[in-house]
Amino acid sequence: MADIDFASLAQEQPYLLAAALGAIAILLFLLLGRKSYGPVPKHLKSFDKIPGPVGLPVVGNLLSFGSGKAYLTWTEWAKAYGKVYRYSVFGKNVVVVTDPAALPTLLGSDSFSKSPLAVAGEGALSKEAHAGLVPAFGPEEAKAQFSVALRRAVDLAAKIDKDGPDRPTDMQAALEEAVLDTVLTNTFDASSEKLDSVRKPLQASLRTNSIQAAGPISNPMGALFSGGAKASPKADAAWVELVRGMRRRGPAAKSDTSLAAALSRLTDASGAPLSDEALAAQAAALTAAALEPTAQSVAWALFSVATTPSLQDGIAKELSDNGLLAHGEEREPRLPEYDDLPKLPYLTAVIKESQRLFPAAAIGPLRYAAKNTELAGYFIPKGTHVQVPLLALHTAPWNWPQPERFWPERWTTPELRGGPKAGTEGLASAFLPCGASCISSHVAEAQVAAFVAVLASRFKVSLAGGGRKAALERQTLDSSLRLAGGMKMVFVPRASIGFSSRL
Ligand code: HEM
Repeated sequence: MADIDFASLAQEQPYLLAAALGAIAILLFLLLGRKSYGPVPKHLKSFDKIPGPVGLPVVGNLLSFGSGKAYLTWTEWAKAYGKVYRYSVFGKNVVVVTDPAALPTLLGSDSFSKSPLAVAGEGALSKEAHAGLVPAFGPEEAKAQFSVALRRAVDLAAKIDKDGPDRPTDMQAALEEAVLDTVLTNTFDASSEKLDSVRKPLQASLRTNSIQAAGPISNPMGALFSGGAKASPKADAAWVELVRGMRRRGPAAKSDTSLAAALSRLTDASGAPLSDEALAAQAAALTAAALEPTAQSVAWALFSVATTPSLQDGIAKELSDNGLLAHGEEREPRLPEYDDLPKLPYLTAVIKESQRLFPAAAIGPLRYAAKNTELAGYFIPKGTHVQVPLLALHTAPWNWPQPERFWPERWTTPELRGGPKAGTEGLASAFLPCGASCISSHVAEAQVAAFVAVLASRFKVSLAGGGRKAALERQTLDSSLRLAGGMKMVFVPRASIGFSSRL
């Protein structure tokens, strides 16, 4: 066989050489890239038997993901391939589960750990921090955190009121700022002045980093071209400054059950207190986990209300029946208390339906098989990612009657039989609002309700610049589900007179 002179080939026919090397790489991938997992236990179906879309060599199903529309692809595939299916991108296998019966194993067994892809840009909450912070999310603390959210909601309402109905507000951005303030106030007990000085760098780095972290799953094509997470010395310094501010106030009393106290008591795995920097990293991880899901849940609930008059009227009636609606000359309606929430079933149902059809954290739980294991009767090899995309879970016909219908009464009127289908044991609705491994499900529910109730009690809301259909064409998923270009809304005060900003 004649010798091949690669040097002169590269000079004379660079494209031919590149094509030949590419072909060899594909051949090697096909020959060697098929992993052997050893014998599959007899009671299990093999991994290859999991149905799913056929992919191309090397890139797998990459080309099926439109930019920012992965949530639609996951949902369509669930309808085509069923409760458990798989896809792959560049050899990374992802199993998608919308079978509620599989969730306890996936979310509760040691065989599945948190996927390295799911770790938010600000880093993950350590096991010790997760355990140490749980007591600060009990019912008493939920009440305290609800009233912080209420204060921020009133501030936001005052700002919207001041801007007037002629200046539409981008609620995605406005709520992210208001929720960041809520989380930071709860976490650090920080003053408004302190928040003013740190908000900007924190907001910028939280957003950039969460998009980067979510990219490989939510936008596989975009992730190919992104430059990776960027360090933000300004944000790092701001987190440390907040921690030092908190520490300057001295150690928390033993009886203090607040989130700030729980945070200040965190230790590492050996029981040693955390350095300022390590504590700052945990606070950043907590804030990253809380911020976008909460803010965008409120935004989508307002979107539903703004685009469906009957929902708005139903909520207004319920608020009015409970003395919570601004009208006529009344300057400030009574603010809801934590104990009012059970008296607002329709508002709660609208929020739930909105979270079902517009799940802010649409990527959903993402896990990783830490060893060869099993799920839903299939053998799952070590290294497989397993995902529960929430729109697919929430619109699967095996989980919900009339899944595509926005139907608040499915929650308020059991006789209609609109709730999760029998046999799903509540798991189909486990992520309304946020699932058992979200540290904050009570608090999250209460905070979202606080913002929606305060804004709906004071304003009639509508969408600015085009209708619902046009807006939904801009729907996109990066680190959360949102509208590209913003979610601008017009707020017309229900009462003719304004109201004071602070409680
Ligand atoms: C409506 C608002 C919220 C939604 C929709 C939401 C949603 C979620 C989801 C889907 C997960 C992943 C669950 C899993 O992997 O099993 C999660 C985890 C988590 N959430 Fe939430 N969440 C919300 C509010 C909050 C708030 C207010 C906080 C804290 C103040 C918070 C803290 C966390 C933490 C710490 C985790 C675990 C992250 C980790 O272990 O790294 N969330 N949330």
